[in-house]
Amino acid sequence: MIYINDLKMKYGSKDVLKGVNLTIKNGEFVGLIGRNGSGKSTLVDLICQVKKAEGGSINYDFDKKRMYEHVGVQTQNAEFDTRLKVKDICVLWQHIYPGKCEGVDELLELLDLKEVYHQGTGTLSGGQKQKLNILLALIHNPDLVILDELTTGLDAISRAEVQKFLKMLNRERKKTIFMVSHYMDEVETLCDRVCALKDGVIFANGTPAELMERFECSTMQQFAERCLV
Ligand SMILES: Nc1ncnc2c1ncn2[C@@H]1O[C@H](COP(=O)(O)OP(=O)(O)OP(=O)(O)O)[C@@H](O)[C@H]1O
Repeated sequence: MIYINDLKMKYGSKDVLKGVNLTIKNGEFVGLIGRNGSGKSTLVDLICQVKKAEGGSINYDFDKKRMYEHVGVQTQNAEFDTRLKVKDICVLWQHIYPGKCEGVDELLELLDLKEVYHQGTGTLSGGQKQKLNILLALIHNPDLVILDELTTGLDAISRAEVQKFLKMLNRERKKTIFMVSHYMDEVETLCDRVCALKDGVIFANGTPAELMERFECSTMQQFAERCLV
């Protein structure tokens, strides 16, 4: 679905991505891990064409001019206009993607947002804002969902609920998911494949079981502690 070849990006003189190669196949659940500042969000921004790469290429299985019909993105710390209610934002999105948002009631239910539907976004808790971000990434029924640290800020129960929901989206509804995460337990249980970003390149790429075996670790947490430093 997405083919990234030798992607390079720098900010000023700082090389952040030095030649990233990565393929996301249709129907896969791919995790991206790496230390703070390793370039994960930069890679997401490049995939979503929010930023322009210095070199390399990204090819898509769909028309990239219609990117946002195919891709749903949840970004870190997205802010909402506090004059708007949750309902207003949902209605706005329904106007942007006419005929594609039939599942909004189900999403509100699944993400436990029904009770705040008539509340202003300024009154939402951090976790509720995060859930609204997730809802907006999914509202137009995209083929590919990109999630940048989606469970950060969620309580333990909400985290488990959202993880279960994502698993269902991938396994039953066949959505392709690309997820940035710092939670190794999450990556280990959810992802078909994990890509580890370090020093500007994907230095390891495989199923959690393959990575743990190759690097002689018993958990992905151990893998992160040993290999991401
Ligand atoms: N607009 C920018 N201008 C200058 N430097 C930037 C800019 N955006 C990011 N950086 C730098 O690029 C590096 C990678 O940032 P990025 O946000 O992609 O990392 P990350 O892996 O997503 O980090 P985290 O896990 O903390 O969210 C960091 O050193 C950051 O300071």
